[in-house]
Amino acid sequence: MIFDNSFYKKILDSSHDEICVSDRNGIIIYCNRAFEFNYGISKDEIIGKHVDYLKNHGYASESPIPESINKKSTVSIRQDTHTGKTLILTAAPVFDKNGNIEYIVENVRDITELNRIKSMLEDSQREVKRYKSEVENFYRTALGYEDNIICEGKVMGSIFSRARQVAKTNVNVMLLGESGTGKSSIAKFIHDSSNRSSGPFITINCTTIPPHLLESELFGYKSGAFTGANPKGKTGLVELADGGTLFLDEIGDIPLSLQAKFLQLSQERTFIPVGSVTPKKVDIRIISATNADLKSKMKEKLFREDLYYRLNVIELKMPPLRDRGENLIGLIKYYLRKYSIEFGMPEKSISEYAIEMLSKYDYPGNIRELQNIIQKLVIISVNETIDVDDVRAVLPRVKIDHESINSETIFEDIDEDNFEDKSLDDIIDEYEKKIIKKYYSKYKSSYKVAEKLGISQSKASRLIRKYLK
Ligand SMILES: Nc1ncnc2c1ncn2[C@@H]1O[C@H](COP(=O)(O)OP(=O)(O)OP(=O)(O)O)[C@@H](O)[C@H]1O
Repeated sequence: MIFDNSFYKKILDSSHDEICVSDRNGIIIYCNRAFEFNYGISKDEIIGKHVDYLKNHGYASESPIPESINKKSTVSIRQDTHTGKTLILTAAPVFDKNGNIEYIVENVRDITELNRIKSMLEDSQREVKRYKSEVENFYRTALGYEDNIICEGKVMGSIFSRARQVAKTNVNVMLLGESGTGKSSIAKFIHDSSNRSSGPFITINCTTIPPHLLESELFGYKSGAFTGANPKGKTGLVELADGGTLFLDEIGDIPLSLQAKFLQLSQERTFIPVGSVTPKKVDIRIISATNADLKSKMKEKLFREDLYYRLNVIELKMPPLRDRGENLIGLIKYYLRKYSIEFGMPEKSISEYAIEMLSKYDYPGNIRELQNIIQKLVIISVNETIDVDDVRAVLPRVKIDHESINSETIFEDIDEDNFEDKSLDDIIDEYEKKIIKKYYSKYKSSYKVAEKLGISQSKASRLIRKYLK
Protein backbone atom coordinates (compact mmCIF):
# COMPACT_ATOMS: atom_id res chain seq x y z
CA MET A 1 0.00 0.00 0.00
CA ILE A 2 1.33 3.45 -0.88
CA PHE A 3 0.77 6.21 1.63
CA ASP A 4 0.88 9.51 -0.21
CA ASN A 5 0.57 13.02 1.26
CA SER A 6 -3.19 13.09 0.90
CA PHE A 7 -3.38 9.95 3.06
CA TYR A 8 -1.42 11.53 5.93
CA LYS A 9 -3.27 14.83 5.56
CA LYS A 10 -6.59 13.00 5.82
CA ILE A 11 -5.47 11.11 8.90
CA LEU A 12 -4.14 14.21 10.65
CA ASP A 13 -7.25 16.22 9.82
CA SER A 14 -9.43 13.46 11.21
CA SER A 15 -7.59 13.48 14.55
CA HIS A 16 -9.71 14.78 17.40
CA ASP A 17 -6.52 16.03 19.05
CA GLU A 18 -4.95 19.13 17.60
CA ILE A 19 -1.53 18.90 15.98
CA CYS A 20 0.52 21.98 15.26
CA VAL A 21 4.11 22.17 13.99
CA SER A 22 6.41 25.14 14.16
CA ASP A 23 9.91 25.67 12.84
CA ARG A 24 12.90 26.26 15.12
CA ASN A 25 11.94 29.96 15.40
CA GLY A 26 8.40 29.30 16.53
CA ILE A 27 6.80 30.07 13.16
CA ILE A 28 3.80 27.83 12.58
CA ILE A 29 4.28 25.72 9.49
CA TYR A 30 1.48 23.19 9.90
CA CYS A 31 -1.76 22.67 11.84
CA ASN A 32 -4.60 20.22 11.41
CA ARG A 33 -8.35 20.88 11.36
CA ALA A 34 -8.73 20.52 15.15
CA PHE A 35 -6.58 23.65 15.48
CA GLU A 36 -9.22 25.72 13.67
CA PHE A 37 -11.84 24.26 15.92
CA ASN A 38 -9.92 24.99 19.14
CA TYR A 39 -9.07 28.61 18.41
CA GLY A 40 -11.74 29.61 15.90
CA ILE A 41 -9.04 30.77 13.48
CA SER A 42 -8.36 29.43 9.97
CA LYS A 43 -5.19 27.61 8.92
CA ASP A 44 -4.56 30.24 6.25
CA GLU A 45 -4.53 32.98 8.86
CA ILE A 46 -2.13 31.26 11.27
CA ILE A 47 0.36 29.49 9.03
CA GLY A 48 3.48 31.63 8.66
CA LYS A 49 2.87 33.45 11.93
CA HIS A 50 4.73 33.13 15.22
CA VAL A 51 3.00 31.01 17.92
CA ASP A 52 2.79 34.09 20.15
CA TYR A 53 0.30 35.50 17.65
CA LEU A 54 -2.40 33.52 19.45
CA LYS A 55 -1.50 35.02 22.81
CA ASN A 56 -0.93 38.51 21.50
CA HIS A 57 -4.31 38.60 19.74
CA GLY A 58 -6.27 37.21 22.67
CA TYR A 59 -6.98 33.78 21.16
CA ALA A 60 -5.31 31.84 23.96
CA SER A 61 -2.95 31.99 26.91
CA GLU A 62 0.75 31.02 26.75
CA SER A 63 2.02 28.40 24.24
CA PRO A 64 4.66 25.83 25.30
CA ILE A 65 6.57 26.12 21.99
CA PRO A 66 8.89 29.05 22.91
CA GLU A 67 9.92 27.31 26.15
CA SER A 68 10.44 24.01 24.35
CA ILE A 69 12.72 25.80 21.86
CA ASN A 70 14.65 27.42 24.72
CA LYS A 71 15.06 24.29 26.76
CA LYS A 72 15.40 21.95 23.79
CA SER A 73 13.08 19.59 25.59
CA THR A 74 9.45 18.58 25.85
CA VAL A 75 7.23 21.07 27.67
CA SER A 76 3.58 20.63 28.70
CA ILE A 77 1.22 23.35 29.84
CA ARG A 78 -2.45 23.98 30.35
CA GLN A 79 -3.97 26.62 28.13
CA ASP A 80 -7.30 28.46 28.12
CA THR A 81 -8.70 29.68 24.81
CA HIS A 82 -11.03 32.55 23.99
CA THR A 83 -13.58 29.96 22.83
CA GLY A 84 -13.84 28.77 26.44
CA LYS A 85 -11.83 25.59 26.03
CA THR A 86 -9.25 24.17 28.37
CA LEU A 87 -6.41 22.46 26.53
CA ILE A 88 -3.36 20.47 27.52
CA LEU A 89 -0.50 21.25 25.09
CA THR A 90 2.69 19.24 24.80
CA ALA A 91 5.46 20.64 22.63
CA ALA A 92 8.26 18.25 21.68
CA PRO A 93 11.33 19.26 19.68
CA VAL A 94 12.44 17.21 16.64
CA PHE A 95 16.21 17.35 16.09
CA ASP A 96 18.26 17.10 12.89
CA LYS A 97 21.33 14.88 12.66
CA ASN A 98 23.52 17.68 14.09
CA GLY A 99 21.37 17.99 17.18
CA ASN A 100 19.75 21.24 16.14
CA ILE A 101 16.03 21.76 16.47
CA GLU A 102 14.33 21.21 13.16
CA TYR A 103 10.67 21.44 14.22
CA ILE A 104 8.54 21.60 17.28
CA VAL A 105 5.59 19.21 17.18
CA GLU A 106 2.81 20.21 19.47
CA ASN A 107 -0.10 17.96 20.25
CA VAL A 108 -3.11 19.33 22.01
CA ARG A 109 -5.83 17.56 23.97
CA ASP A 110 -9.11 19.27 24.73
CA ILE A 111 -9.94 18.57 28.39
CA THR A 112 -12.94 20.89 28.58
CA GLU A 113 -15.30 17.94 28.65
CA LEU A 114 -13.12 16.13 31.14
CA ASN A 115 -13.14 19.21 33.37
CA ARG A 116 -16.90 19.47 33.04
CA ILE A 117 -17.27 15.82 34.07
CA LYS A 118 -14.79 16.35 36.91
CA SER A 119 -16.69 19.33 38.22
CA MET A 120 -19.98 17.41 37.86
CA LEU A 121 -18.40 14.58 39.83
CA GLU A 122 -17.23 17.02 42.50
CA ASP A 123 -20.73 18.52 42.65
CA SER A 124 -22.23 15.05 43.00
CA GLN A 125 -19.71 14.14 45.68
CA ARG A 126 -20.65 17.28 47.58
CA GLU A 127 -24.32 16.40 47.17
CA VAL A 128 -23.71 12.84 48.36
CA LYS A 129 -21.85 14.19 51.38
CA ARG A 130 -24.72 16.53 52.16
CA TYR A 131 -27.33 13.78 51.78
CA LYS A 132 -25.17 11.46 53.86
CA SER A 133 -25.04 13.93 56.69
CA GLU A 134 -28.79 14.57 56.37
CA VAL A 135 -29.45 10.83 56.50
CA GLU A 136 -27.16 10.52 59.51
CA ASN A 137 -29.04 13.33 61.25
CA PHE A 138 -32.31 11.70 60.39
CA TYR A 139 -31.00 8.37 61.59
CA ARG A 140 -29.90 9.93 64.85
CA THR A 141 -33.10 11.76 65.62
CA ALA A 142 -35.70 9.44 64.09
CA LEU A 143 -34.12 6.11 64.94
CA GLY A 144 -32.65 7.14 68.22
CA TYR A 145 -28.95 7.80 67.70
CA GLU A 146 -27.82 10.72 69.83
CA ASP A 147 -24.10 11.08 69.12
CA ASN A 148 -22.64 8.18 71.08
CA ILE A 149 -25.91 7.41 72.77
CA ILE A 150 -28.31 4.85 71.37
CA CYS A 151 -31.87 5.61 72.39
CA GLU A 152 -33.48 3.35 69.81
CA GLY A 153 -36.58 1.45 70.85
CA LYS A 154 -39.77 2.35 72.68
CA VAL A 155 -38.48 2.07 76.24
CA MET A 156 -35.32 4.12 75.79
CA GLY A 157 -36.97 6.46 73.29
CA SER A 158 -39.43 7.62 75.93
CA ILE A 159 -36.72 7.93 78.61
CA PHE A 160 -34.60 10.10 76.35
CA SER A 161 -37.55 12.25 75.31
CA ARG A 162 -38.28 12.84 79.03
CA ALA A 163 -34.62 13.63 79.58
CA ARG A 164 -34.76 16.16 76.76
CA GLN A 165 -37.81 17.79 78.38
CA VAL A 166 -36.15 17.85 81.78
CA ALA A 167 -33.00 19.38 80.26
CA LYS A 168 -34.98 22.50 79.38
CA THR A 169 -35.69 23.14 83.08
CA ASN A 170 -33.40 23.63 86.06
CA VAL A 171 -34.90 20.99 88.35
CA ASN A 172 -32.90 18.34 90.19
CA VAL A 173 -33.01 14.91 88.63
CA MET A 174 -32.44 11.53 90.24
CA LEU A 175 -31.34 8.62 88.06
CA LEU A 176 -32.01 5.09 89.24
CA GLY A 177 -30.74 1.87 87.77
CA GLU A 178 -28.31 -1.00 87.97
CA SER A 179 -24.63 -0.46 87.36
CA GLY A 180 -23.75 0.01 83.69
CA THR A 181 -27.26 0.99 82.55
CA GLY A 182 -26.10 4.43 81.40
CA LYS A 183 -26.89 6.71 84.36
CA SER A 184 -23.71 8.76 83.88
CA SER A 185 -24.31 8.91 80.14
CA ILE A 186 -27.84 10.25 80.48
CA ALA A 187 -26.67 12.75 83.13
CA LYS A 188 -24.16 14.12 80.60
CA PHE A 189 -26.87 14.03 77.93
CA ILE A 190 -29.14 16.20 80.12
CA HIS A 191 -26.29 18.63 80.73
CA ASP A 192 -25.41 18.79 77.03
CA SER A 193 -29.05 19.36 76.05
CA SER A 194 -29.53 22.14 78.61
CA ASN A 195 -28.71 25.82 78.47
CA ARG A 196 -25.86 25.04 80.89
CA SER A 197 -24.05 23.00 78.24
CA SER A 198 -21.25 25.53 77.88
CA GLY A 199 -20.70 25.43 81.66
CA PRO A 200 -18.83 22.70 83.60
CA PHE A 201 -20.10 19.17 84.15
CA ILE A 202 -18.58 17.97 87.42
CA THR A 203 -18.97 14.36 88.54
CA ILE A 204 -18.53 13.47 92.17
CA ASN A 205 -18.42 9.79 93.01
CA CYS A 206 -18.76 9.68 96.76
CA THR A 207 -17.31 6.17 96.99
CA THR A 208 -14.00 7.08 95.37
CA ILE A 209 -13.00 9.89 97.79
CA PRO A 210 -11.66 8.78 101.21
CA PRO A 211 -14.28 9.67 103.86
CA HIS A 212 -11.95 11.95 105.89
CA LEU A 213 -11.25 14.06 102.75
CA LEU A 214 -14.77 14.07 101.40
CA GLU A 215 -15.99 17.32 102.98
CA SER A 216 -12.94 19.38 102.03
CA GLU A 217 -12.75 17.89 98.52
CA LEU A 218 -16.41 18.66 97.87
CA PHE A 219 -16.88 21.98 99.63
CA GLY A 220 -13.30 23.29 99.70
CA TYR A 221 -11.66 24.97 102.66
CA LYS A 222 -10.58 28.38 103.87
CA SER A 223 -6.88 29.22 104.37
CA GLY A 224 -5.57 27.78 107.61
CA ALA A 225 -8.64 25.58 108.05
CA PHE A 226 -6.63 22.67 109.39
CA THR A 227 -3.05 21.50 109.84
CA GLY A 228 -1.50 20.31 106.63
CA ALA A 229 -3.99 22.27 104.50
CA ASN A 230 -2.87 24.44 101.61
CA PRO A 231 -2.21 27.90 103.14
CA LYS A 232 -4.08 29.54 100.25
CA GLY A 233 -7.21 27.42 100.86
CA LYS A 234 -8.85 25.24 98.25
CA THR A 235 -11.83 25.45 95.93
CA GLY A 236 -14.08 22.40 96.24
CA LEU A 237 -15.67 20.39 93.43
CA VAL A 238 -19.08 21.88 94.21
CA GLU A 239 -17.81 25.39 93.51
CA LEU A 240 -16.09 24.19 90.33
CA ALA A 241 -19.53 23.22 89.01
CA ASP A 242 -20.73 26.85 89.23
CA GLY A 243 -22.66 27.73 86.07
CA GLY A 244 -23.02 24.09 85.08
CA THR A 245 -24.16 20.71 86.38
CA LEU A 246 -23.09 18.82 89.49
CA PHE A 247 -23.47 15.06 89.02
CA LEU A 248 -23.52 13.17 92.30
CA ASP A 249 -22.92 9.52 91.45
CA GLU A 250 -23.63 6.84 94.08
CA ILE A 251 -25.59 9.38 96.13
CA GLY A 252 -26.68 6.57 98.48
CA ASP A 253 -23.11 6.44 99.81
CA ILE A 254 -22.95 10.04 101.05
CA PRO A 255 -22.18 9.81 104.76
CA LEU A 256 -25.01 10.91 107.03
CA SER A 257 -22.68 13.55 108.51
CA LEU A 258 -22.51 15.37 105.16
CA GLN A 259 -26.13 15.02 104.16
CA ALA A 260 -27.17 18.25 105.94
CA LYS A 261 -24.65 20.17 103.85
CA PHE A 262 -26.05 18.61 100.68
CA LEU A 263 -29.55 19.51 101.83
CA GLN A 264 -28.52 23.16 102.16
CA LEU A 265 -26.86 22.97 98.72
CA SER A 266 -29.91 21.46 97.05
CA GLN A 267 -32.36 23.86 98.77
CA GLU A 268 -30.55 27.16 98.70
CA ARG A 269 -27.68 26.56 96.31
CA THR A 270 -25.31 27.68 99.08
CA PHE A 271 -22.59 25.92 101.05
CA ILE A 272 -19.99 26.77 103.68
CA PRO A 273 -16.37 25.76 102.97
CA VAL A 274 -14.52 23.93 105.77
CA GLY A 275 -13.16 26.41 108.34
CA SER A 276 -15.38 29.23 107.10
CA VAL A 277 -18.57 30.75 108.45
CA THR A 278 -19.61 32.60 105.33
CA PRO A 279 -21.88 30.75 102.90
CA LYS A 280 -20.98 30.77 99.22
CA LYS A 281 -23.60 30.78 96.48
CA VAL A 282 -23.40 28.65 93.37
CA ASP A 283 -25.57 28.41 90.27
CA ILE A 284 -25.84 24.65 89.66
CA ARG A 285 -28.25 21.93 88.63
CA ILE A 286 -27.88 18.75 90.66
CA ILE A 287 -28.27 15.38 89.01
CA SER A 288 -27.83 12.43 91.34
CA ALA A 289 -27.67 8.72 90.61
CA THR A 290 -27.87 5.57 92.61
CA ASN A 291 -27.95 1.85 92.29
CA ALA A 292 -28.98 1.48 95.94
CA ASP A 293 -32.46 1.20 97.39
CA LEU A 294 -32.73 4.65 98.98
CA LYS A 295 -36.20 3.95 100.37
CA SER A 296 -34.91 1.20 102.61
CA LYS A 297 -31.89 3.36 103.53
CA MET A 298 -34.37 6.03 104.60
CA LYS A 299 -36.25 3.49 106.69
CA GLU A 300 -32.99 2.55 108.35
CA LYS A 301 -32.27 6.27 108.90
CA LEU A 302 -29.15 6.07 106.75
CA PHE A 303 -30.43 8.56 104.22
CA ARG A 304 -32.30 11.77 105.03
CA GLU A 305 -35.83 11.87 103.72
CA ASP A 306 -35.78 15.67 103.19
CA LEU A 307 -32.63 15.34 101.06
CA TYR A 308 -34.18 12.52 99.06
CA TYR A 309 -37.21 14.63 98.13
CA ARG A 310 -35.05 17.64 97.28
CA LEU A 311 -32.90 15.61 94.93
CA ASN A 312 -35.66 13.49 93.49
CA VAL A 313 -37.83 16.17 91.84
CA ILE A 314 -37.81 14.20 88.60
CA GLU A 315 -36.91 10.54 88.65
CA LEU A 316 -35.64 8.64 85.62
CA LYS A 317 -35.31 4.86 85.89
CA MET A 318 -32.74 3.30 83.57
CA PRO A 319 -34.02 -0.18 82.77
CA PRO A 320 -31.58 -3.09 82.82
CA LEU A 321 -30.40 -4.16 79.39
CA ARG A 322 -32.33 -7.43 79.53
CA ASP A 323 -35.63 -5.44 79.58
CA ARG A 324 -34.85 -3.08 76.72
CA GLY A 325 -35.99 -5.03 73.66
CA GLU A 326 -35.05 -3.18 70.49
CA ASN A 327 -32.56 -0.96 72.30
CA LEU A 328 -30.35 -4.01 72.83
CA ILE A 329 -30.31 -4.65 69.08
CA GLY A 330 -29.42 -1.00 68.42
CA LEU A 331 -26.60 -1.21 70.95
CA ILE A 332 -25.29 -4.49 69.48
CA LYS A 333 -25.12 -2.94 66.01
CA TYR A 334 -23.65 0.32 67.29
CA TYR A 335 -20.88 -1.41 69.24
CA LEU A 336 -20.14 -3.80 66.35
CA ARG A 337 -19.52 -0.80 64.17
CA LYS A 338 -17.59 1.08 66.82
CA TYR A 339 -15.25 -1.80 67.69
CA SER A 340 -14.74 -2.87 64.06
CA ILE A 341 -13.54 0.68 63.36
CA GLU A 342 -11.52 0.82 66.56
CA PHE A 343 -9.76 -2.47 65.82
CA GLY A 344 -9.16 -1.47 62.18
CA MET A 345 -11.30 -4.30 60.84
CA PRO A 346 -13.95 -4.24 58.11
CA GLU A 347 -17.35 -3.60 59.63
CA LYS A 348 -18.89 -6.89 60.76
CA SER A 349 -22.52 -7.75 60.36
CA ILE A 350 -24.44 -10.13 62.57
CA SER A 351 -26.94 -12.86 61.74
CA GLU A 352 -30.51 -12.83 62.96
CA TYR A 353 -29.86 -15.99 64.98
CA ALA A 354 -26.79 -14.53 66.64
CA ILE A 355 -28.88 -11.50 67.66
CA GLU A 356 -31.58 -13.85 68.91
CA MET A 357 -28.99 -15.63 71.00
CA LEU A 358 -27.53 -12.40 72.39
CA SER A 359 -31.07 -11.31 73.28
CA LYS A 360 -31.49 -14.40 75.47
CA TYR A 361 -28.64 -13.41 77.77
CA ASP A 362 -29.47 -11.39 80.89
CA TYR A 363 -26.43 -9.04 81.08
CA PRO A 364 -25.92 -8.60 84.83
CA GLY A 365 -23.22 -6.01 83.98
CA ASN A 366 -25.57 -4.26 81.53
CA ILE A 367 -24.07 -2.12 78.72
CA ARG A 368 -20.55 -2.44 80.10
CA GLU A 369 -20.83 -6.22 79.83
CA LEU A 370 -22.35 -5.97 76.35
CA GLN A 371 -19.38 -3.84 75.25
CA ASN A 372 -17.07 -6.55 76.51
CA ILE A 373 -18.98 -9.29 74.69
CA ILE A 374 -19.10 -7.39 71.40
CA GLN A 375 -15.39 -6.64 71.60
CA LYS A 376 -14.72 -10.37 71.96
CA LEU A 377 -17.07 -11.20 69.08
CA VAL A 378 -15.41 -8.68 66.76
CA ILE A 379 -12.01 -10.13 67.60
CA ILE A 380 -12.77 -13.86 67.47
CA SER A 381 -15.14 -14.07 64.51
CA VAL A 382 -13.27 -14.96 61.34
CA ASN A 383 -16.15 -14.32 58.96
CA GLU A 384 -17.70 -11.04 57.93
CA THR A 385 -20.93 -12.03 59.62
CA ILE A 386 -20.97 -12.92 63.29
CA ASP A 387 -23.02 -16.06 63.74
CA VAL A 388 -24.35 -18.31 66.49
CA ASP A 389 -21.11 -20.28 66.72
CA ASP A 390 -19.23 -17.10 67.59
CA VAL A 391 -21.84 -16.15 70.20
CA ARG A 392 -21.73 -19.71 71.55
CA ALA A 393 -17.96 -19.35 72.00
CA VAL A 394 -18.41 -16.17 74.03
CA LEU A 395 -21.61 -17.09 75.88
CA PRO A 396 -21.56 -20.91 76.04
CA ARG A 397 -24.60 -21.26 78.26
CA VAL A 398 -27.00 -19.26 76.13
CA LYS A 399 -29.19 -21.36 73.85
CA ILE A 400 -31.72 -20.44 71.20
CA ASP A 401 -34.91 -22.29 71.95
CA HIS A 402 -36.81 -23.64 69.01
CA GLU A 403 -39.85 -21.51 69.69
CA SER A 404 -42.96 -23.14 68.35
CA ILE A 405 -41.10 -26.25 67.25
CA ASN A 406 -41.52 -28.73 70.03
CA SER A 407 -42.38 -32.39 70.20
CA GLU A 408 -46.10 -31.71 70.36
CA THR A 409 -46.22 -29.57 67.25
CA ILE A 410 -44.00 -31.97 65.34
CA PHE A 411 -45.63 -35.23 66.21
CA GLU A 412 -49.25 -34.21 66.65
CA ASP A 413 -50.47 -35.94 63.44
CA ILE A 414 -48.49 -39.19 63.75
CA ASP A 415 -50.84 -42.10 64.17
CA GLU A 416 -49.18 -44.31 66.74
CA ASP A 417 -51.98 -46.93 66.53
CA ASN A 418 -50.69 -47.95 63.09
CA PHE A 419 -47.17 -48.72 64.30
CA GLU A 420 -47.93 -52.39 64.84
CA ASP A 421 -47.49 -53.28 61.16
CA LYS A 422 -44.29 -51.26 60.79
CA SER A 423 -40.63 -52.01 61.35
CA LEU A 424 -38.54 -49.87 63.69
CA ASP A 425 -36.73 -48.32 60.71
CA ASP A 426 -40.04 -47.31 59.15
CA ILE A 427 -41.22 -45.74 62.39
CA ILE A 428 -37.94 -43.85 62.80
CA ASP A 429 -38.20 -42.67 59.19
CA GLU A 430 -41.68 -41.41 59.83
CA TYR A 431 -40.54 -39.33 62.83
CA GLU A 432 -37.45 -38.15 60.97
CA LYS A 433 -39.58 -37.01 58.04
CA LYS A 434 -41.86 -35.01 60.34
CA ILE A 435 -38.91 -33.33 62.02
CA ILE A 436 -37.22 -32.39 58.74
CA LYS A 437 -40.50 -31.18 57.23
CA LYS A 438 -41.23 -28.96 60.22
CA TYR A 439 -37.76 -27.45 60.45
CA TYR A 440 -37.42 -26.95 56.70
CA SER A 441 -40.76 -25.18 56.46
CA LYS A 442 -39.74 -22.89 59.32
CA TYR A 443 -36.10 -22.17 58.47
CA LYS A 444 -36.20 -22.62 54.66
CA SER A 445 -32.54 -23.52 54.23
CA SER A 446 -30.52 -26.66 54.74
CA TYR A 447 -27.85 -24.56 56.43
CA LYS A 448 -30.22 -23.33 59.14
CA VAL A 449 -31.87 -26.74 59.55
CA ALA A 450 -28.40 -28.20 60.11
CA GLU A 451 -27.56 -25.48 62.61
CA LYS A 452 -30.80 -25.90 64.55
CA LEU A 453 -30.63 -29.68 64.69
CA GLY A 454 -26.91 -29.82 65.34
CA ILE A 455 -26.14 -31.94 62.26
CA SER A 456 -23.85 -31.34 59.31
CA GLN A 457 -25.18 -29.39 56.37
CA SER A 458 -24.62 -32.31 54.00
CA LYS A 459 -26.72 -34.53 56.27
CA ALA A 460 -29.46 -31.89 56.40
CA SER A 461 -29.42 -31.57 52.58
CA ARG A 462 -29.58 -35.35 52.17
CA LEU A 463 -32.55 -35.63 54.53
CA ILE A 464 -34.36 -32.75 52.85
CA ARG A 465 -33.85 -34.44 49.47
CA LYS A 466 -34.95 -37.80 50.85
CA TYR A 467 -38.19 -36.61 52.44
CA LEU A 468 -39.23 -33.43 50.73
CA LYS A 469 -38.05 -33.38 47.14
N1 LIG B 1 -27.59 4.70 75.44
C1 LIG B 1 -26.33 4.32 75.31
N2 LIG B 1 -25.84 4.09 74.09
C2 LIG B 1 -24.56 3.68 73.93
N3 LIG B 1 -23.73 3.45 74.95
C3 LIG B 1 -24.17 3.68 76.19
C4 LIG B 1 -25.49 4.13 76.44
N4 LIG B 1 -25.66 4.27 77.76
C5 LIG B 1 -24.49 3.92 78.32
N5 LIG B 1 -23.60 3.58 77.41
C6 LIG B 1 -22.21 3.12 77.63
O1 LIG B 1 -22.28 2.12 78.63
C7 LIG B 1 -21.21 2.23 79.55
C8 LIG B 1 -21.78 2.35 80.96
O2 LIG B 1 -22.54 3.54 81.02
P1 LIG B 1 -22.55 4.49 82.32
O3 LIG B 1 -21.20 4.64 82.89
O4 LIG B 1 -23.26 5.73 81.94
O5 LIG B 1 -23.45 3.60 83.27
P2 LIG B 1 -23.78 3.86 84.80
O6 LIG B 1 -25.16 3.40 85.00
O7 LIG B 1 -23.47 5.27 85.16
O8 LIG B 1 -22.78 2.87 85.49
P3 LIG B 1 -22.33 2.88 87.05
O9 LIG B 1 -23.57 2.80 87.87
O10 LIG B 1 -21.49 1.66 87.17
O11 LIG B 1 -21.57 4.15 87.25
C9 LIG B 1 -20.42 3.45 79.13
O12 LIG B 1 -19.30 3.04 78.37
C10 LIG B 1 -21.37 4.23 78.24
O13 LIG B 1 -20.70 4.96 77.24
